[in-house]
This record gives sequence, structure tokens and C-alpha cells, in this order.
Amino acid sequence: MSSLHELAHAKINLYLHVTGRRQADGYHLLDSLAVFAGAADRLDLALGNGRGGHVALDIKGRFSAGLGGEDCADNLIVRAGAILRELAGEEVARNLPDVGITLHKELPVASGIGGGSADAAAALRLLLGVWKLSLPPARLNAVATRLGADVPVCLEQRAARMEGIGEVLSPAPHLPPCGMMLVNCGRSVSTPQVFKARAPVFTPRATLPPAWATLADMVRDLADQTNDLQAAACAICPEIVTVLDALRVAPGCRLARMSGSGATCFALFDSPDAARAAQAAVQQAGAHWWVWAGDLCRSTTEARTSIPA
Ligand SMILES: C[C@@](CO)(OP(=O)(O)O)[C@H](O)COP(=O)(O)OP(=O)(O)OC[C@H]1O[C@@H](n2ccc(N)nc2=O)[C@H](O)[C@@H]1O
Ligand SMILES: Nc1ncnc2c1ncn2[C@@H]1O[C@H](COP(=O)(O)OP(=O)(O)O)[C@@H](O)[C@H]1O
Repeated sequence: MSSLHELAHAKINLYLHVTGRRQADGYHLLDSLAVFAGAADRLDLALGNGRGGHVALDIKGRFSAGLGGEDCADNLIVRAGAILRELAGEEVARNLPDVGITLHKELPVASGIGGGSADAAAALRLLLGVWKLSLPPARLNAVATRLGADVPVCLEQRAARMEGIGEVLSPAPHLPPCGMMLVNCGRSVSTPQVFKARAPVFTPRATLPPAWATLADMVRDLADQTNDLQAAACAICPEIVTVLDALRVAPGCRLARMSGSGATCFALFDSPDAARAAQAAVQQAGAHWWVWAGDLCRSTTEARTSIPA
């Protein structure tokens, strides 16, 4: 059998409102518009010789060192395998083929673009396929949420509005053509720490149109929204402010903001070419920064998503 692969695209929160707090466990209630950028990790899967549904993980790529100190059992890819084995039950699990997954880690770790969540979702897609398991959509959403609040949206890798703690998904407004730049200053920022450090105020749910015909229309509406985690993340990691300043003065930048709990920031441009044209100028502001420019994923086909029925 030839090797299977999936791309795990970066999730960008175009805005992120903290609308409340869940009583039961203190998780925050969110209203966010998530889109997916062309930037991605890649997972290659090869079938092993044994049975039992074991997942062996090998990590390569530009940001592999960011996960180097961690036990592979803690990796969200291996945890995705463990949850599916548990759901399959002992008898079925005994006969599941072992697999080897190579993660090419090209997205910065703990950086507000959900790389780990995207990897977990890609692993779920791959493993459901090779193990020939199928789950009803609500069950799959619950499994994904157990792995992380960002994992459900990463299953489809399609622009979506996220509510609840992230697991309540609805269609995003139709997006206009545009380009995107992503910049990360190289410092990992802890999501729980940022949630804890934010000012204890809530922002109402946004009112969005069904479609944005032009980037100017979208930017006008996004300018009225906020990332409620940005101030707290900037206090923890002041270099985020430097990144935002560099993005705002980049030629052609229409809007610059932080994604998720940071530290990665994004900027919107008229086109992927306009974003790429501004890349060198931004890289000059921070030689050690990770800078990516290109297009959004505009369809699930483009994002190479395959959720077995
Ligand atoms: C902030 C967001 C916005 O999309 O993105 P990232 O910064 O991670 O990319 C996500 O909500 C992150 O999702 P994810 O990283 O999967 O979070 P989880 O592993 O479930 O939770 C990590 C920790 O973040 C806090 N958390 C997370 C989600 C949420 N709605 N409320 C929270 O309070 C909790 O302290 C939790 O223990
Ligand atoms: N495959 C993975 N890639 C990245 N992080 C992972 C992975 N598996 C587990 N993790 C853990 O999840 C944490 C959050 O990772 P990540 O999803 O990259 O953050 P964010 O959502 O803020 O971009 C990391 O600090 C790391 O400990």
C-alpha cells in the first residue's frame, strides 16, 4: 500500500470574542471566525506489519525541535489514535493495523494557529480511513473536542464561525479574494496562561453578513471586531507588538491582528501576490521571524480533507 498523506493547515482567527465562561469547567465561550491558510504541516502514514492499532510517530521539519522534548505519547497525533482505539473497543482494536506516521512540522508550535489541533484532526482523518471506522458527525465532533477545543474546526479545514468553546460550528460568510501573511516571532505562548491573564470582561457576539463581495467590505466589518486575547498575549510576549507594527506598515497591508492566543499575527492583502510582494520587507524587521505569505484554503478539496463517511 502506498503512503497516505494529509495536510494540516494553519487556522487563523480573523476575530476572537470571549463572550462568556462555562460554569462547569471554566472554559471560555467564544465567537470567532476561523479561516485556513495555505501554510501547513504534513502527515505521512505508512501501514506497519503488526496489529493492535499502535501509532508510531516520527517528527521532522523546521519546527520539529519545538516538540522534541515532549513524550510522543502526549502528542495529539498519538492521542488521536488512542481515542479511536478506545472507541473501537478491545476486540476490534486488536485487529487494527499498526501504523507509522511521520509529522513534517512546518508550523510554529503553541503559536495561536492551531498546528497541534490541525495535526490531531489530520490524524483522525487518516486513521478513520485506514482503520475503516466511521463515526456519526456528532460523535466525531465530540471525539475531536476531547482532543482540543480547536480540533472540530480543523476536521473540515473550511472557513467557519466557531462558538461554544470552539466546537459549535456554522458556515462563515462567503469570503472575498485576498492574500494573507503570517508572522511568528519565535516565542511559544501558552494558551491557558493567556486566557488567565485577560481582562475579565466579555464582548458580545458579532453581527456578520452572509457574504463579503470585496476585501474592503470584509476589512471594514473585521475592524469593528477584536481579538480579546491580544492585549494579554502582548503583555506576556511584547515582541507581538513589534510584529504587529511591522505588518501594519507593510506595503498593501489592509488589516493586521493576532490569531488565537498568539503569538502568530496575520495581515490581509488584496491578493496572494500582494502578500508575497510585502514578505521581504516584513522579514527585514525580524530576521529570526517565521514569515509566510500566500492564499487562504478556499475549498476542502484544496485543503486535502477526506473524512470517511
Ligand atoms: C484560543 C484558540 C482560539 O481558536 O486558539 P489557539 O490559540 O489555541 O490557536 C482555541 O480556543 C484554543 O483551542 P485549543 O488549543 O484546542 O484548546 P484546548 O487544548 O482545548 O485548551 C487549552 C486551554 O485553553 C483554555 N481554553 C481553551 C479554549 C476555550 N474555549 N476556553 C479556554 O479557556 C483552557 O484553559 C484550556 O485548558
Ligand atoms: N502535533 C503537535 N503539534 C503541536 N503541538 C502539539 C502537538 N501535539 C501536542 N502538542 C502540544 O499542544 C500545545 C499547543 O500546540 P499548538 O496547537 O501548536 O498551539 P496553538 O493552538 O496555540 O497554535 C503545544 O505546546 C504542545 O505541547
